[in-house]
Formats: sequence, structure tokens, C-alpha cells
Amino acid sequence: MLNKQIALQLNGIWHQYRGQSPLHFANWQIAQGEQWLMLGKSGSGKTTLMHIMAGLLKPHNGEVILHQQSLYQLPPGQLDRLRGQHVGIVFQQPHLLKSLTVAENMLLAQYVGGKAQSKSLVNQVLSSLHIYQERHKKPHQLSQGQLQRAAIARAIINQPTILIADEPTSSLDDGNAYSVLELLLEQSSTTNMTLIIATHDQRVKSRLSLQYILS
Ligand SMILES: Nc1ncnc2c1ncn2[C@@H]1O[C@H](COP(=O)(O)OP(=O)(O)OP(=O)(O)O)[C@@H](O)[C@H]1O
Repeated sequence: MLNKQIALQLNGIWHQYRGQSPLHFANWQIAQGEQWLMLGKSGSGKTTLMHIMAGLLKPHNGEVILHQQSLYQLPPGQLDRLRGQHVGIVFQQPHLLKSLTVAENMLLAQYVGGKAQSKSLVNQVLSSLHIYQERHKKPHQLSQGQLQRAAIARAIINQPTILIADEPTSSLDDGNAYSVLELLLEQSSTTNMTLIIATHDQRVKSRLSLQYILS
């Protein structure tokens, strides 16, 4: 059997917001290319854990190991670099700069990620997500489905090895939800990108078999 490379590992993580009960998270080992669902009722800590996994929130305790590096033991500059190199994030609400067009948002993401700015790569990614025609539009000129696809394009433009998506389909109608989900799964399969989707969405649950459940 092939020995799959471990992409991300959580050991002994818990976090406590001021004045709240601590949130404890079970240990989790994720191999490169795996496609996981993160499930849990509202308030169970899904968004918190995604931020911890992505290097955006240091937990009170425990270790996040991303490609053999213990994230929060790194100095901030190195943590940012490692995150920029490996992790793409799709937030619940698309994070695009309102004053820039879709294509300009992608070019900015390349710049911020320390990559060469490449219009041809931007065009290729926008085409693969079926929003090439919308490249000169600003976020407020897009439909919800187009906006979410643009957010996915922004998250994958730097070819992350891990994509973390927080409720990526919850605001979409059935047609758009299925197409966004298929795009995420296809992107993950063709590039061996690890995929982690937090969701309440029944339409998503039936398509992924690996599940991490928050209690
Ligand atoms: N910045 C914060 N300050 C204080 N408490 C917070 C903060 N962010 C989240 N919480 C609390 O932590 C708990 C977990 O929140 P979190 O957003 O991670 O849950 P979730 O599972 O993503 O919820 P939902 O499915 O409703 O989005 C909740 O009780 C929430 O009120």
C-alpha cells in the first residue's frame, strides 16, 4: 500500500475565548489529497478550528503540524510564508476587495502570496471556474454563485496544497451549490490538493466520505 504523506495534523488542541467555556478538538491526521468534511452543530467551533488550522488563530494549547512544521512554533514571518505557500481559504462570506475587478483581485493575491503575477494563469483559473467572462467586473456586479467561484479562484490561484472552505455553498441555490462543490472536488482530485469543507449543507454531505465531527 502507498504510504500517503501527512499534510496536516492536530494534536491536543483546545481554545478558549474570554469568558467562554473552552473548545476541545479531537486529534486529527489528514493525508495529502484527502477530502474531508468538518461537521458540527452551530457554535461547536468549526470556524474557530479552521482559523487554527490555517495559521490564523493561535490556540491556547496544542500543536498544528503543517507539512512537518509545527505552525505556531514558527516566528510570525515564517508562519505567514508557510501559510501563503500551502493554505488556501474560502471564507463563509467571499473576501474580495470591492474596488478591484475579479482579475485584479487574483493578481493582487499572487503579489501578496509572493508569486509572480501571471495574467495567463489568472485567465486559466478563471476559465476553469467558468467566470472568465466576468473578469473585468467588480465583486458587487457578480451573482452569489459567481462571487463564490471568484472567492475559490482567489483561494487556489497560488496553487495551495490544502484548501479550507467554511460553508462554501450555504448561500447558494442548488445549481450553484452543486457546481461549486464539483469544482472544489475536481480541483482537489486533479492537483492532489487536500480539501477540508465545514458545512451544514446536506447537499455537500453526501459527496465526501471522510468526516471529522465536532461535539
Ligand atoms: N471572537 C470571539 N470571541 C468570543 N467568542 C467567540 C468568538 N468567536 C467565536 N466565539 C464563540 O466560540 C464558539 C464557537 O464559535 P464558532 O464560530 O467557531 O462555531 P461554528 O461551529 O463555526 O458555528 P456556526 O456553524 O454557527 O458558524 C461559539 O460559542 C461562539 O460564540
